[in-house]
Parts: sequence; C-alpha cells; structure tokens
Amino acid sequence: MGADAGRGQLRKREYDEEDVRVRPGKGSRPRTRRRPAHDDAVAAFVVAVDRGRYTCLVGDPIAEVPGEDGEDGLSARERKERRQRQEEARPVMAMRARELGRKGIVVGDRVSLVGDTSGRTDTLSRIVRLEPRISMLRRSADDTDEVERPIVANADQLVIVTALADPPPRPRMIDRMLVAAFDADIEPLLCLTKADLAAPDDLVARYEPLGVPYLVVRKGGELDEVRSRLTDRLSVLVGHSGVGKSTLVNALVPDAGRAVSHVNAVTGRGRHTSSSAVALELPGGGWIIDTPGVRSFGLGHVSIDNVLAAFPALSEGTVHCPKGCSHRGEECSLDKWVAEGHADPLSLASLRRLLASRDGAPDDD
Ligand SMILES: Nc1nc2c(ncn2[C@@H]2O[C@H](COP(=O)(O)OP(=O)(O)OP(=O)(O)O)[C@@H](O)[C@H]2O)c(=O)[nH]1
Ligand SMILES: [Zn+2]
Repeated sequence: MGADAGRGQLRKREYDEEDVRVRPGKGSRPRTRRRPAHDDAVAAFVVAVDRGRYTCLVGDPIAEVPGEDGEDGLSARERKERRQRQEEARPVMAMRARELGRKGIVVGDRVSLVGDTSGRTDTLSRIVRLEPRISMLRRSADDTDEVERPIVANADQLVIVTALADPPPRPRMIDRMLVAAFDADIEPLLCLTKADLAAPDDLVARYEPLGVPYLVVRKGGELDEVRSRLTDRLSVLVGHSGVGKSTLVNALVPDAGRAVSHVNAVTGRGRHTSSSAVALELPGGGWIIDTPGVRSFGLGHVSIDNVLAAFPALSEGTVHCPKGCSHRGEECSLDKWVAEGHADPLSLASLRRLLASRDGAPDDD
C-alpha cells in the first residue's frame, strides 16, 4: 500500500442543483386544503432503475452511523431502532411523481416515497422528493458530447477494477476513469485483479505520483483489505469486460446473483440481461454499485478546472498561466512552476496525461 497520500487532496464541491423539494400548491387552492408536503413520506434508497420504474429500498438501509466503531455516539436505543429499520428494509417499486419535474433519478439516490410502500407484488408507490446529493458520477456518450449522463448518485468511492493480465491493463482507460472520479469529487481506488498472473509494479509506479490508493487481489484470495476499504461506503465498481469484476462482486456479496435477479424480476428484465447499475449491500455494511453497462467514459463534459482540482500544488501555480490555458502547451507556466520546485514533475506529467485523456486520446496504449 503506501499510496494514501493523495486521498486528502480531493476537494469537496457543492452538489445542490438537484435538490428537489416539494412545495405546497400555491395560489388558487384554498388555504385550508393545503397540506404540509407529504408528511407521511418514507425515506428510501434507489437500488435499480429501469424504464421509469425505480426499485427502492425502504427502511433507511444506508443510515449513517457517526464516529468510529464502539464510540459512534449512538445510544443503545438508537442503535436498536436503527437495526430494526434495517431489518425491515424491503424493496418497493416506485414511479416518479409529476411534481418532481424533469429531474433525473439514478441508482444511489435517496428519495421519499408516498402511497403503497408495502412492497407487495403489483403495488407501485410514488417518489415525491429527491434528497440533495453528495456526488454524481457522470459520463458523456463520447468526448465531443457535452451532455452529461448521470450514472450513479451519492458514491464516495470509485473502484477502478483492472486486471494485471488477461486482459492486459489499459492505462489510458484507467486515466479516463480517474478523471471521471476527480470530476465527480469521488475518491478513486485502484483494484488490481488477477495478481496470480502478473506483478503490479509497473502499474503501481504509474499511479504513485497521483497518490491514488490501490489494492491487489486474486480469485480465491484474501479479501480483508478490500472489505475494509468498502465498509460503510458507497462504492461504484467500473472496469471493462473480463477484468474479474463479477468474480469480485460475487466474492464480496455471496447473494449478489440472487439480489440482481430479484431486481430484474421486479423490473421485468430477464435474469442475465441487466445492463444498468444495481446497488448491492455488503454483509459488513456499505454498498457496492456494479455498473455492467458502463465500460467507457466519455469526458466531454469535464472541465479542465475539475481535473486540476485533484492537483492542489499545481493548481496554485496556474495563476501565472494565460487565460484559457490548456496547461499542455508552451505558454503554460506550470513547467516553470515545477522547475522552481513548487511541485513534483511527475505529478505535472500525470496532470497532462489526464488532460490528454480528456481530449479523447485513444483508450488503448
Ligand atoms: N487467473 C485468474 N483469473 C481470474 C481471476 N479473477 C477472475 N478470473 C477469470 O477471469 C474471467 C473473467 O472474470 P469475470 O469475473 O467474469 O470478469 P468481468 O469483469 O465480470 O467480465 P464481464 O462479465 O465480461 O463484465 C473468468 O474466467 C474468471 O474466472 C484471477 O484472480 N485470476
Ligand atoms: Zn497552464
């Protein structure tokens, strides 16, 4: 390990644009009939989305427990209540209420439901409120497309799954996924699989200057370190075909197959046809969101500044750059900044590599 240095570098930004609130009807309605906005709504967590139908878990399954183990500040009663809510967690099908307007809802969203929230077959509740998000992982269809397509909300960790061999690593693809993580203000974690086939050294050396944490795994091997990295977090797993993502998911969530097929049964899809993200709860707490349909990241929507934000030491040096500097040309002041010893040359090289990947450098090295 030893690659933790960069984790604190990621800056928090604001994600309030999706903060949808239901307001009481205004104007024409008689005052006395105005009810408080859905006082009876129940909190839920969106675990799957399919053609306008949302599979939501009711029962506050991702309630956060503050503090460390054993000293989290919860009273015995609060703890018991929390456990009870978790035990009562059940999947409920929902549709969006008209009052939500055009706001998109994605896997990972926290919402409020009204109507029939029993979760019984053929019932449908309504999503009336979308809670503010702490992050939004997005991609564009391709690099020339500036339309952002939201993929997953509220993730705090992007797990980039890459095989060390078979298939060989695709560093440019990893770079692109890192840019997506930096852009979304989500901490990246490199998960290097198939350690029985090749050594991780080269790949690790490439990402060391970026301070990206990593772990090395192999099929049938020890998973304690992975588990501890995932516990109590909301992690999105990305990686291209064949890297061993399903192998990992199945090892981490023994019930994964059943959970996914349950969601698919509810949404009417076949068992193996799900191509959209599905959230799976980890036995030890926390969630992983598998993204079978997401194998590339168009970065057309990502701004240079959001990439730069992952490099505070360099970011500071850009005050001397010309307006609109691409930070890749001769006019860029970062070379001088680094030469003066304000930042590491390797991190400048990494920044430029990531900026290049944003401009559509080919995925394969
Ligand atoms: N040698 C070796 N093979 C592995 C390891 N992990 C997974 N595999 C094999 O690699 C192949 C692909 O694994 P999957 O888990 O299906 O990969 P995936 O990333 O889910 O791929 P898709 O299903 O196409 O998305 C399978 O044949 C696995 O048995 C490993 O650590 N070492
Ligand atoms: Zn510059």
